Amino acid sequence: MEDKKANIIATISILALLIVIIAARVSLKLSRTFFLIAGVDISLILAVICFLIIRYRYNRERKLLESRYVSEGRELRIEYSFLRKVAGVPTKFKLEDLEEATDGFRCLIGKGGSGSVFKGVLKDGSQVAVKRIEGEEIKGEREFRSEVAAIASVQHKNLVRLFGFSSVNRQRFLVYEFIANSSLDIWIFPAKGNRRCGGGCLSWDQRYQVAIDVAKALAYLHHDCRSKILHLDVKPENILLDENYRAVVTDFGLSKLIARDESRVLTDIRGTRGYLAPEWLLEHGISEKSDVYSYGIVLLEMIGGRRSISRVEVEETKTNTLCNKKKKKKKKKLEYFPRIVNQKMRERKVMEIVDERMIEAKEVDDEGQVMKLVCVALWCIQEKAKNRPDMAMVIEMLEGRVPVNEPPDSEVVVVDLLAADDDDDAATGVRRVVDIPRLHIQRERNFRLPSICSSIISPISPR
Ligand SMILES: Nc1ncnc2c1ncn2[C@@H]1O[C@H](COP(=O)(O)OP(=O)(O)OP(=O)(O)O)[C@@H](O)[C@H]1O
Repeated sequence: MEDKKANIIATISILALLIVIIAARVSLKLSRTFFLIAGVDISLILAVICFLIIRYRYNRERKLLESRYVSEGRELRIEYSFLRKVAGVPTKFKLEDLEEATDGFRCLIGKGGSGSVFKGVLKDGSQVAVKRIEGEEIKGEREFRSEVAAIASVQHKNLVRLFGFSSVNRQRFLVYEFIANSSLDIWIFPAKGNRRCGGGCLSWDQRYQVAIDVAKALAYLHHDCRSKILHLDVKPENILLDENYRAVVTDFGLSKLIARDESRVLTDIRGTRGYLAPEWLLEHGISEKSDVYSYGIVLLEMIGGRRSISRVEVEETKTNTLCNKKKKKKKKKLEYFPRIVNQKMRERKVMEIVDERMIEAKEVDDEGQVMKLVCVALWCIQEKAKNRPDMAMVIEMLEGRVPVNEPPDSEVVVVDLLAADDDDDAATGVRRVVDIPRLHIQRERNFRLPSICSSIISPISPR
């Protein structure tokens, strides 16, 4: 359009100059003034023609370039969306897209230590869970990066898919596939005492299948990726259940990538209380076996339908020595479920530790299978990392290809990071512990640890 206007103006100005020359020729005859006007006019005409030629060439090249960029961009976009579909490469979303998808972050589906999760629908109709990273700037950024880095490179049916991310003006979002049945905690722990409810009671077979699914996801992260990926926050809240109650492991915010040939890595204490392996405090460095430990705790919680650490009310009878009167007093006590499981297993009474709801529904009839799961769990929480099986071995045991021996009695040590915490909420064991420097254990997010010694209890091995 602008080109056309310029051409019309140039043509009009050339015509005007020609009219001026002709008018000058008629009125001035062939005087010197005529030649002066004619000379100026002709040079102006030549200048306009040159300008038009240059402009024409410039426009032609620009159009060529533009069309090349457009087609290259289109090709790139096609390639990118193809890659996303085939290889799961995460897309960078615009904030407006996410606002539109979540209807202005209206439908909150969960809230964790690192942010809030909202339900949304993308333009192509796929349902998503959008996690808005909140909290401290540096920590949030680090969790965001480690999550994108870890999950971008993985593809497994039991690991959540990251569709994309967004990072605008210090606001960070992660966009996951939406998993229909929320997280495992609401399906294994009774609603009472559990802040979130709305699930139900998972059957024994479903729990056993979840155990295998999670083992497969972790085995893939530990053994089949280019670098080893340590999840470091395995817990029921990070295991989602799809529409068929199959498990999908999520939340890579605390994960760590380590080289294949590295057996251990030194890092700040991170994870969730109640699921932390002893080596976080006792040994030099952690490994994939730290995930195995947390997995073992989750197995026990699935079997028992209760948290590994819980606060129970006990009645204490005190005798007044002066008047010999007995007085009853209620007291809250921390109960460590793995210790109870170990004891019941030795007494061959494993059915006593199974979630009562499943027993009432007469869902568990195979005591041998319960015993197998209990033994695998106790192997996974062995004090020494080297005594724990790796996740590949756990799959073999659960799927019955390798016999499961009884775990040794004396080597189960429990690091109970809650022992020194008298906060009621702590008994749920779901608070996250992040970034406690190894040598300066101190108060952090209500996490109290007066000394390393007081935080370690060994309920099974001799104290
Ligand atoms: N992809 C998803 N699909 C459906 N629901 C999800 C999805 N991701 C998370 N949620 C829900 O949001 C909740 C919070 O998730 P999030 O990962 O932020 O926190 P968390 O694991 O509970 O805590 P933390 O971040 O402290 O480990 C989950 O427990 C789950 O119910």
